[in-house]
Amino acid sequence: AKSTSAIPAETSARAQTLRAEIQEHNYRYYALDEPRIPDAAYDRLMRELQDLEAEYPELVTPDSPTQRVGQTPLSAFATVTHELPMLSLDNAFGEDDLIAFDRRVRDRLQDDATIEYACEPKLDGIAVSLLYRDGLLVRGATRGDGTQGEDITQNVRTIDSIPLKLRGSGYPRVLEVRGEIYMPKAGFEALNEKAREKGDKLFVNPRNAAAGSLRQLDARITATRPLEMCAYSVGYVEDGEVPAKHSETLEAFRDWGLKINREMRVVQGADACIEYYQQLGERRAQLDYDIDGIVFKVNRRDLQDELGFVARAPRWAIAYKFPAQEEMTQLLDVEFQV
Ligand SMILES: CC(C)(C)c1nc(N2CCN(c3ncccn3)CC2)c2cc(C(N)=O)c(N)nc2n1
Repeated sequence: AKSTSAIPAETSARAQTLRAEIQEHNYRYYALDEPRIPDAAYDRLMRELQDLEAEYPELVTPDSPTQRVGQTPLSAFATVTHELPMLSLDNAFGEDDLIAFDRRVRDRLQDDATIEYACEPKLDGIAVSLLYRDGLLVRGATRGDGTQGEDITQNVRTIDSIPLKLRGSGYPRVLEVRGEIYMPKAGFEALNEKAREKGDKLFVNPRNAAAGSLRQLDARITATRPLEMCAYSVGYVEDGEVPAKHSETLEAFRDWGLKINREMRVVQGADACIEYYQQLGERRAQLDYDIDGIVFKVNRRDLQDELGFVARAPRWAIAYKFPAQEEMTQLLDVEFQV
Protein backbone atom coordinates (compact mmCIF):
# COMPACT_ATOMS: atom_id res chain seq x y z
CA ALA A 1 0.00 0.00 0.00
CA LYS A 2 1.14 3.54 -0.58
CA SER A 3 2.79 5.06 2.53
CA THR A 4 0.76 7.82 4.17
CA SER A 5 3.25 10.35 2.85
CA ALA A 6 1.88 9.52 -0.63
CA ILE A 7 -1.45 11.10 0.34
CA PRO A 8 -1.58 14.71 -0.89
CA ALA A 9 -1.97 16.98 2.17
CA GLU A 10 -5.16 18.53 0.81
CA THR A 11 -6.72 15.07 0.38
CA SER A 12 -6.01 14.14 3.99
CA ALA A 13 -7.35 17.52 5.10
CA ARG A 14 -10.47 17.08 2.95
CA ALA A 15 -11.18 13.67 4.53
CA GLN A 16 -10.85 15.15 8.00
CA THR A 17 -13.21 18.03 7.10
CA LEU A 18 -15.75 15.60 5.64
CA ARG A 19 -15.68 13.44 8.80
CA ALA A 20 -16.23 16.51 11.00
CA GLU A 21 -19.02 17.88 8.77
CA ILE A 22 -20.84 14.53 8.63
CA GLN A 23 -20.53 14.14 12.41
CA GLU A 24 -22.01 17.62 12.90
CA HIS A 25 -24.94 16.77 10.60
CA ASN A 26 -25.50 13.56 12.57
CA TYR A 27 -25.52 15.63 15.79
CA ARG A 28 -28.13 18.03 14.40
CA TYR A 29 -30.23 15.20 13.00
CA TYR A 30 -30.10 12.72 15.90
CA ALA A 31 -29.25 14.66 19.04
CA LEU A 32 -31.11 17.89 18.20
CA ASP A 33 -33.87 16.42 16.01
CA GLU A 34 -33.33 19.32 13.61
CA PRO A 35 -31.47 18.31 10.41
CA ARG A 36 -29.86 21.22 8.58
CA ILE A 37 -29.29 19.71 5.12
CA PRO A 38 -31.43 17.57 2.81
CA ASP A 39 -30.60 13.87 2.72
CA ALA A 40 -29.21 14.16 -0.83
CA ALA A 41 -26.57 16.68 0.30
CA TYR A 42 -25.70 14.44 3.27
CA ASP A 43 -25.37 11.43 0.95
CA ARG A 44 -23.04 13.40 -1.34
CA LEU A 45 -20.71 14.12 1.61
CA MET A 46 -20.71 10.42 2.53
CA ARG A 47 -20.00 9.34 -1.05
CA GLU A 48 -17.13 11.81 -1.36
CA LEU A 49 -15.57 10.43 1.85
CA GLN A 50 -16.14 6.82 0.73
CA ASP A 51 -14.40 7.59 -2.61
CA LEU A 52 -11.44 9.25 -0.86
CA GLU A 53 -11.05 6.29 1.55
CA ALA A 54 -11.35 3.80 -1.31
CA GLU A 55 -8.50 5.58 -3.10
CA TYR A 56 -6.39 6.03 0.06
CA PRO A 57 -7.25 3.31 2.63
CA GLU A 58 -4.75 4.84 5.09
CA LEU A 59 -7.20 7.72 5.46
CA VAL A 60 -9.72 5.45 7.23
CA THR A 61 -10.16 6.16 10.96
CA PRO A 62 -12.24 4.05 13.42
CA ASP A 63 -14.69 6.95 13.91
CA SER A 64 -15.17 7.52 10.19
CA PRO A 65 -18.91 7.38 9.39
CA THR A 66 -18.00 4.87 6.65
CA GLN A 67 -16.91 2.38 9.35
CA ARG A 68 -20.33 1.59 10.72
CA VAL A 69 -21.03 -1.81 9.23
CA GLY A 70 -18.73 -4.75 10.05
CA GLN A 71 -18.36 -7.06 7.02
CA THR A 72 -17.43 -10.21 8.99
CA PRO A 73 -20.19 -12.03 10.86
CA LEU A 74 -19.31 -13.26 14.38
CA SER A 75 -19.57 -16.93 15.33
CA ALA A 76 -20.80 -15.96 18.83
CA PHE A 77 -21.09 -12.93 21.11
CA ALA A 78 -18.32 -12.49 23.69
CA THR A 79 -19.34 -11.92 27.30
CA VAL A 80 -18.83 -8.50 28.87
CA THR A 81 -18.63 -7.94 32.61
CA HIS A 82 -19.99 -4.48 33.39
CA GLU A 83 -17.54 -2.32 35.38
CA LEU A 84 -20.55 -1.24 37.46
CA PRO A 85 -23.64 -3.48 37.62
CA MET A 86 -26.59 -2.27 35.52
CA LEU A 87 -29.32 -1.86 38.08
CA SER A 88 -32.95 -2.96 37.89
CA LEU A 89 -36.04 -0.89 38.68
CA ASP A 90 -38.74 -1.18 41.31
CA ASN A 91 -42.27 -0.81 40.00
CA ALA A 92 -45.13 1.41 41.14
CA PHE A 93 -48.62 0.04 40.44
CA GLY A 94 -50.64 3.10 41.36
CA GLU A 95 -50.40 6.71 42.47
CA ASP A 96 -50.21 5.61 46.11
CA ASP A 97 -47.03 3.65 45.34
CA LEU A 98 -45.52 6.82 43.86
CA ILE A 99 -46.53 8.88 46.91
CA ALA A 100 -45.09 6.16 49.16
CA PHE A 101 -41.86 6.12 47.10
CA ASP A 102 -41.49 9.89 47.55
CA ARG A 103 -42.27 9.54 51.26
CA ARG A 104 -39.59 6.84 51.69
CA VAL A 105 -37.06 9.00 49.85
CA ARG A 106 -37.69 11.99 52.10
CA ASP A 107 -37.75 9.88 55.26
CA ARG A 108 -34.46 8.24 54.34
CA LEU A 109 -32.86 11.59 53.56
CA GLN A 110 -34.30 12.89 56.84
CA ASP A 111 -35.30 15.97 54.94
CA ASP A 112 -38.92 16.97 54.36
CA ALA A 113 -37.96 19.38 51.59
CA THR A 114 -39.61 18.74 48.24
CA ILE A 115 -37.55 16.39 46.07
CA GLU A 116 -36.68 17.34 42.49
CA TYR A 117 -37.38 14.42 40.14
CA ALA A 118 -36.31 13.74 36.56
CA CYS A 119 -39.20 12.15 34.64
CA GLU A 120 -38.51 10.02 31.56
CA PRO A 121 -40.72 7.89 29.34
CA LYS A 122 -39.76 4.23 29.86
CA LEU A 123 -38.86 3.24 26.29
CA ASP A 124 -39.89 -0.31 25.46
CA GLY A 125 -36.62 -1.56 24.00
CA ILE A 126 -33.34 -3.17 25.06
CA ALA A 127 -31.08 -1.66 27.73
CA VAL A 128 -27.46 -1.32 26.59
CA SER A 129 -24.14 -0.02 27.80
CA LEU A 130 -21.85 2.05 25.52
CA LEU A 131 -18.23 2.54 26.56
CA TYR A 132 -16.29 5.53 25.17
CA ARG A 133 -12.52 5.89 25.65
CA ASP A 134 -11.03 9.29 24.70
CA GLY A 135 -14.35 9.98 23.01
CA LEU A 136 -14.24 6.89 20.77
CA LEU A 137 -16.91 4.17 21.00
CA VAL A 138 -14.96 1.07 22.01
CA ARG A 139 -17.66 -1.30 23.27
CA GLY A 140 -21.38 -1.89 23.19
CA ALA A 141 -23.00 -4.48 25.45
CA THR A 142 -26.48 -5.69 26.41
CA ARG A 143 -27.57 -5.30 30.04
CA GLY A 144 -27.81 -9.09 30.35
CA ASP A 145 -28.36 -10.08 33.97
CA GLY A 146 -27.06 -6.71 35.16
CA THR A 147 -23.60 -8.07 35.95
CA GLN A 148 -22.69 -9.62 32.58
CA GLY A 149 -24.03 -8.96 29.11
CA GLU A 150 -23.18 -9.76 25.49
CA ASP A 151 -20.66 -7.80 23.45
CA ILE A 152 -22.73 -6.32 20.60
CA THR A 153 -20.20 -3.62 19.61
CA GLN A 154 -20.41 -4.43 15.87
CA ASN A 155 -24.19 -4.16 15.99
CA VAL A 156 -24.44 -0.90 17.96
CA ARG A 157 -21.95 0.71 15.55
CA THR A 158 -24.56 0.35 12.79
CA ILE A 159 -27.07 2.57 14.68
CA ASP A 160 -26.77 6.12 13.28
CA SER A 161 -28.02 7.79 16.47
CA ILE A 162 -25.07 6.27 18.36
CA PRO A 163 -21.99 8.49 17.74
CA LEU A 164 -18.75 6.63 16.89
CA LYS A 165 -16.92 9.63 18.35
CA LEU A 166 -18.24 11.99 21.03
CA ARG A 167 -18.69 15.59 19.85
CA GLY A 168 -16.91 18.57 21.37
CA SER A 169 -14.84 18.14 24.53
CA GLY A 170 -15.16 18.08 28.30
CA TYR A 171 -16.22 14.44 28.46
CA PRO A 172 -14.34 12.07 30.85
CA ARG A 173 -11.49 10.01 29.39
CA VAL A 174 -13.56 6.87 30.08
CA LEU A 175 -17.33 7.31 29.92
CA GLU A 176 -19.98 4.61 30.05
CA VAL A 177 -23.36 5.72 28.67
CA ARG A 178 -26.43 3.61 29.39
CA GLY A 179 -29.46 3.80 27.22
CA GLU A 180 -32.31 2.00 25.55
CA ILE A 181 -32.15 0.78 21.94
CA TYR A 182 -35.64 0.75 20.43
CA MET A 183 -37.45 0.53 17.10
CA PRO A 184 -39.84 3.43 16.35
CA LYS A 185 -43.40 2.35 15.49
CA ALA A 186 -43.14 3.47 11.84
CA GLY A 187 -39.92 1.48 11.36
CA PHE A 188 -41.55 -1.55 12.95
CA GLU A 189 -44.59 -1.35 10.63
CA ALA A 190 -42.34 -0.97 7.56
CA LEU A 191 -40.18 -3.93 8.65
CA ASN A 192 -43.26 -6.15 9.10
CA GLU A 193 -44.67 -4.98 5.76
CA LYS A 194 -41.43 -6.13 4.07
CA ALA A 195 -41.57 -9.41 6.02
CA ARG A 196 -45.18 -9.98 4.84
CA GLU A 197 -44.20 -9.39 1.21
CA LYS A 198 -41.29 -11.84 1.53
CA GLY A 199 -43.39 -14.38 3.46
CA ASP A 200 -40.99 -14.01 6.41
CA LYS A 201 -41.88 -14.33 10.11
CA LEU A 202 -43.54 -11.21 11.52
CA PHE A 203 -42.33 -9.48 14.69
CA VAL A 204 -44.94 -9.29 17.46
CA ASN A 205 -43.94 -5.81 18.67
CA PRO A 206 -41.18 -3.18 18.28
CA ARG A 207 -39.36 -4.42 21.38
CA ASN A 208 -39.04 -7.95 20.03
CA ALA A 209 -38.01 -6.55 16.64
CA ALA A 210 -35.27 -4.47 18.31
CA ALA A 211 -34.09 -7.46 20.37
CA GLY A 212 -34.02 -9.70 17.28
CA SER A 213 -32.10 -7.05 15.32
CA LEU A 214 -29.44 -6.73 18.04
CA ARG A 215 -29.04 -10.53 18.32
CA GLN A 216 -27.77 -10.76 14.72
CA LEU A 217 -24.22 -12.15 14.51
CA ASP A 218 -23.99 -10.51 11.07
CA ALA A 219 -23.99 -6.73 11.63
CA ARG A 220 -24.96 -6.22 7.98
CA ILE A 221 -28.45 -7.45 8.91
CA THR A 222 -28.59 -5.16 11.97
CA ALA A 223 -27.57 -2.28 9.67
CA THR A 224 -30.77 -2.76 7.65
CA ARG A 225 -33.02 -2.41 10.73
CA PRO A 226 -34.52 0.99 11.82
CA LEU A 227 -33.03 1.18 15.33
CA GLU A 228 -32.50 4.24 17.54
CA MET A 229 -30.94 4.75 20.98
CA CYS A 230 -31.82 7.17 23.77
CA ALA A 231 -29.28 7.65 26.60
CA TYR A 232 -30.84 7.42 30.07
CA SER A 233 -27.99 7.25 32.58
CA VAL A 234 -24.28 7.50 33.17
CA GLY A 235 -22.44 4.35 34.25
CA TYR A 236 -18.70 3.93 34.85
CA VAL A 237 -16.59 7.14 34.64
CA GLU A 238 -12.81 7.55 34.83
CA ASP A 239 -10.70 10.70 34.63
CA GLY A 240 -13.41 13.29 34.46
CA GLU A 241 -16.66 14.60 35.84
CA VAL A 242 -20.30 14.54 34.87
CA PRO A 243 -22.76 17.18 36.15
CA ALA A 244 -24.20 16.93 39.67
CA LYS A 245 -27.78 16.46 38.44
CA HIS A 246 -29.08 13.57 36.33
CA SER A 247 -30.96 15.95 33.98
CA GLU A 248 -27.80 18.02 33.45
CA THR A 249 -25.86 14.82 32.68
CA LEU A 250 -28.40 13.96 29.98
CA GLU A 251 -28.01 17.49 28.55
CA ALA A 252 -24.21 17.02 28.54
CA PHE A 253 -24.80 13.73 26.68
CA ARG A 254 -26.78 15.68 24.06
CA ASP A 255 -23.91 18.20 23.68
CA TRP A 256 -21.55 15.23 23.19
CA GLY A 257 -23.71 14.03 20.29
CA LEU A 258 -25.87 11.42 22.04
CA LYS A 259 -29.65 11.32 21.66
CA ILE A 260 -31.76 11.81 24.78
CA ASN A 261 -35.54 11.62 24.95
CA ARG A 262 -37.18 14.97 24.27
CA GLU A 263 -40.00 14.22 26.77
CA MET A 264 -37.57 14.24 29.74
CA ARG A 265 -38.75 16.84 32.30
CA VAL A 266 -37.62 17.98 35.75
CA VAL A 267 -40.44 18.45 38.28
CA GLN A 268 -40.74 19.23 41.98
CA GLY A 269 -42.41 16.68 44.27
CA ALA A 270 -44.67 13.63 43.93
CA ASP A 271 -47.85 15.45 42.79
CA ALA A 272 -46.00 16.92 39.79
CA CYS A 273 -44.77 13.38 38.97
CA ILE A 274 -48.38 12.19 38.90
CA GLU A 275 -49.34 15.07 36.60
CA TYR A 276 -46.45 14.17 34.28
CA TYR A 277 -47.57 10.50 34.27
CA GLN A 278 -51.13 11.49 33.39
CA GLN A 279 -50.26 13.93 30.60
CA LEU A 280 -47.82 11.53 28.96
CA GLY A 281 -50.32 8.67 29.39
CA GLU A 282 -52.82 10.68 27.34
CA ARG A 283 -50.28 11.19 24.54
CA ARG A 284 -48.90 7.62 24.60
CA ALA A 285 -50.63 6.48 21.38
CA GLN A 286 -49.35 9.56 19.52
CA LEU A 287 -45.67 8.97 20.42
CA ASP A 288 -43.40 7.70 17.62
CA TYR A 289 -42.25 4.81 19.83
CA ASP A 290 -43.65 2.33 22.36
CA ILE A 291 -43.33 3.15 26.04
CA ASP A 292 -44.47 0.95 28.91
CA GLY A 293 -44.44 3.59 31.66
CA ILE A 294 -42.50 6.43 33.17
CA VAL A 295 -39.23 6.32 35.14
CA PHE A 296 -38.96 8.85 37.97
CA LYS A 297 -35.49 9.55 39.34
CA VAL A 298 -34.22 11.69 42.18
CA ASN A 299 -32.38 14.29 40.12
CA ARG A 300 -29.46 15.17 42.42
CA ARG A 301 -26.75 12.51 42.17
CA ASP A 302 -25.44 13.22 45.65
CA LEU A 303 -28.89 12.25 46.99
CA GLN A 304 -28.89 9.17 44.74
CA ASP A 305 -25.57 8.13 46.30
CA GLU A 306 -26.96 8.77 49.79
CA LEU A 307 -30.05 6.66 49.03
CA GLY A 308 -28.09 3.88 47.30
CA PHE A 309 -29.90 0.75 46.17
CA VAL A 310 -31.14 -2.49 47.64
CA ALA A 311 -30.51 -5.77 45.75
CA ARG A 312 -29.49 -3.73 42.71
CA ALA A 313 -32.79 -1.81 42.59
CA PRO A 314 -32.05 1.82 43.44
CA ARG A 315 -33.96 3.36 46.32
CA TRP A 316 -33.81 6.54 44.33
CA ALA A 317 -35.76 5.50 41.24
CA ILE A 318 -39.06 3.82 40.41
CA ALA A 319 -40.90 2.83 37.21
CA TYR A 320 -44.65 3.49 37.07
CA LYS A 321 -46.17 1.37 34.27
CA PHE A 322 -49.28 2.07 32.19
CA PRO A 323 -52.07 -0.55 32.04
CA ALA A 324 -51.01 -3.39 29.71
CA GLN A 325 -53.93 -2.98 27.24
CA GLU A 326 -51.50 -2.52 24.31
CA GLU A 327 -49.81 -5.92 24.60
CA MET A 328 -53.13 -7.76 24.67
CA THR A 329 -54.25 -6.04 21.43
CA GLN A 330 -51.00 -7.00 19.68
CA LEU A 331 -51.29 -10.62 20.87
CA LEU A 332 -54.85 -10.81 19.51
CA ASP A 333 -53.66 -9.23 16.24
CA VAL A 334 -51.09 -11.98 15.70
CA GLU A 335 -53.36 -14.83 16.78
CA PHE A 336 -56.14 -13.83 14.36
CA GLN A 337 -53.75 -12.82 11.58
CA VAL A 338 -54.86 -14.65 8.42
C1 LIG B 1 -30.58 4.23 35.91
C2 LIG B 1 -31.81 3.44 36.30
C3 LIG B 1 -31.39 2.15 37.01
C4 LIG B 1 -32.69 4.25 37.24
C5 LIG B 1 -32.62 3.12 35.06
N1 LIG B 1 -32.79 1.83 34.71
C6 LIG B 1 -33.50 1.53 33.60
N2 LIG B 1 -33.63 0.18 33.33
C7 LIG B 1 -33.27 -0.74 34.44
C8 LIG B 1 -34.08 -1.97 34.36
N3 LIG B 1 -34.01 -2.57 33.06
C9 LIG B 1 -34.15 -3.92 32.96
N4 LIG B 1 -34.12 -4.46 31.70
C10 LIG B 1 -34.27 -5.79 31.58
C11 LIG B 1 -34.47 -6.61 32.72
C12 LIG B 1 -34.49 -6.00 33.96
N5 LIG B 1 -34.35 -4.65 34.08
C13 LIG B 1 -34.14 -1.71 31.89
C14 LIG B 1 -33.45 -0.41 32.03
C15 LIG B 1 -34.05 2.56 32.78
C16 LIG B 1 -34.79 2.36 31.61
C17 LIG B 1 -35.28 3.46 30.91
C18 LIG B 1 -36.05 3.24 29.66
N6 LIG B 1 -36.33 2.00 29.28
O1 LIG B 1 -36.42 4.21 28.98
C19 LIG B 1 -35.02 4.79 31.41
N7 LIG B 1 -35.48 5.90 30.74
N8 LIG B 1 -34.31 4.95 32.55
C20 LIG B 1 -33.83 3.90 33.22
N9 LIG B 1 -33.11 4.15 34.35
